[in-house]
Amino acid sequence: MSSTLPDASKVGLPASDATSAAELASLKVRLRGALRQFPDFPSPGILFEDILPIFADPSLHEALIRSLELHVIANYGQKPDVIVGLEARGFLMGPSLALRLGASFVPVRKQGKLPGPCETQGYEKEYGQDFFQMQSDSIKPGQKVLVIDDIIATGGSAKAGGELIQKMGGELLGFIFLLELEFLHGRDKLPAPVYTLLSGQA
Ligand SMILES: O=P(O)(O)OC[C@H]1O[C@H](OP(=O)(O)OP(=O)(O)O)[C@H](O)[C@@H]1O
Ligand SMILES: Nc1ncnc2[nH]cnc12
Ligand SMILES: [Mg+2]
Repeated sequence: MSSTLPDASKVGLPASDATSAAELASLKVRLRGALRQFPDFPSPGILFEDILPIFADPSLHEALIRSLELHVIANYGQKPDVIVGLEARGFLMGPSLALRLGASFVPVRKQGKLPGPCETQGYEKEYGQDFFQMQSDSIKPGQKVLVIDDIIATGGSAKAGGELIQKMGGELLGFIFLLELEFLHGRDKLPAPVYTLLSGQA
């Protein structure tokens, strides 16, 4: 079902792995510097990581999408058929990454937003509970899927997204995040390899 990734020379990719690693390291430093922290939001005891400054600056936005693209090209060896983004902040990154990779984009939405037959999964996250849905025909059996979101905290949201994909017969290639809150061990809940560009809370 999957094809190979685009030829590096045709999509402006670096000439060598060494170049990619150096480029990725410098992009990560720029992205880390842009994050802002807000204590006690949205509830007491939560240190909220604000990723929005990245999207306010076109060069940081480009650095983010480029970093994710480099990761996928270097690590999966085959093109994902589908990038699945989790509502809402996963929608900031998923469609651009899908376009770069020549993959489909499919949303996971919060309950009640999607028309037609849907699959539903409840979940708990760092500061609440919710339900996720996907349209029942949005993933074809055997499609290779990468899940993307901004942050993995407890891993509850991403786990629920993965469960919806598996219910439809999709094959999970992995999960990709901008930031991991490592102390919550969310990655231990996930059934496929997890990649995060940045980790820890400053
Ligand atoms: O690993 P977890 O504990 O599940 O938490 C991570 C999730 O929490 C946030 O989403 P949230 O639904 O709070 O807000 P959003 O709609 O702005 O993405 C964040 O964007 C992740 O999706
Ligand atoms: N600490 C946090 N900051 C921003 N988004 C989050 N989602 C879950 N935990 C979060
Ligand atoms: Mg979210």
